[in-house]
Amino acid sequence: MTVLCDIRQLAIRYPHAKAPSLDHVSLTLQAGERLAVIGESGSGKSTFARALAGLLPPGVTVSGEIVWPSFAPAPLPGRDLGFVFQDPGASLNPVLTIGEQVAEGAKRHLGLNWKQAFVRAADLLERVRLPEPERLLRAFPHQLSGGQRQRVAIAAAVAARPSILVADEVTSALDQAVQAEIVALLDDLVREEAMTLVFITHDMALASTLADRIAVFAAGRLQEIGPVRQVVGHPQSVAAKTLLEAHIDLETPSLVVGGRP
Ligand SMILES: Nc1ncnc2c1ncn2[C@@H]1O[C@H](COP(=O)(O)OP(=O)(O)OP(=O)(O)O)[C@@H](O)[C@H]1O
Repeated sequence: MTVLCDIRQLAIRYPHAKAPSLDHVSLTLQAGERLAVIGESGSGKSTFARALAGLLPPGVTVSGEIVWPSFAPAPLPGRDLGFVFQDPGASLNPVLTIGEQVAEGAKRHLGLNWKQAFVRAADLLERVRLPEPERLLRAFPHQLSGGQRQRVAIAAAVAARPSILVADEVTSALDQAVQAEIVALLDDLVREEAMTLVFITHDMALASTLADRIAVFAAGRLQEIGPVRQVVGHPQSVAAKTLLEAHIDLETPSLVVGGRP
């Protein structure tokens, strides 16, 4: 396995915050893996994702290191690393057409002209299983449903063929049926494009569906990290046990093939 990213003792504190939002987190991300980052609200998952993507707001205090052996000094957001946020309404620009927003990354980073970038955008809209891609190129975000907007956001995030995709709670704002479709779509896209996926969620079932490994955060600290079967079957930390218990009731199907942990 090739190390994609080595995070060493990463600590992050927002301005005026009493406590750090990330507290000496160390972990290694392997090229091609799917890592789910899971934790309760406020545990530092989004802060971790933004730090990884180089998208922290100004004024934060950062210590420790994020080392990217194949990138100098770090992957360029939009080109090497795609980012999908929880709320597609916030990540899409309301006054630009869907076509312009998906084509933008391809034009900027793949050296295409607008016409070529729009051809790629139509192709991507089809890949994310949106109907009538040619017509959609001329539509605006408000004309789409939440699930469709999230598909557009995913298409835009992968337009420049990034090798890393960071997906931060991308299904939280969607109803359950649409959640499952978006997870299936991410699963296919990541496989087809051989991307490394960092998937942020508070949902153990989603994490275990999509990931190879799970990292469990609580209060800004990494509580445990390991293969899905290990974390789901033999959780070591209180945080992992609590997240698992939230799923174990009569209605909940088993998280892994082979029965309940
Ligand atoms: N821009 C910010 N300024 C100040 N504090 C922040 C900022 N963003 C996050 N925090 C704080 O950092 C801590 C971790 O937040 P973060 O959003 O990383 O957690 P999370 O696990 O992603 O939570 P959620 O699941 O609710 O999105 C929280 O206490 C939060 O209030």
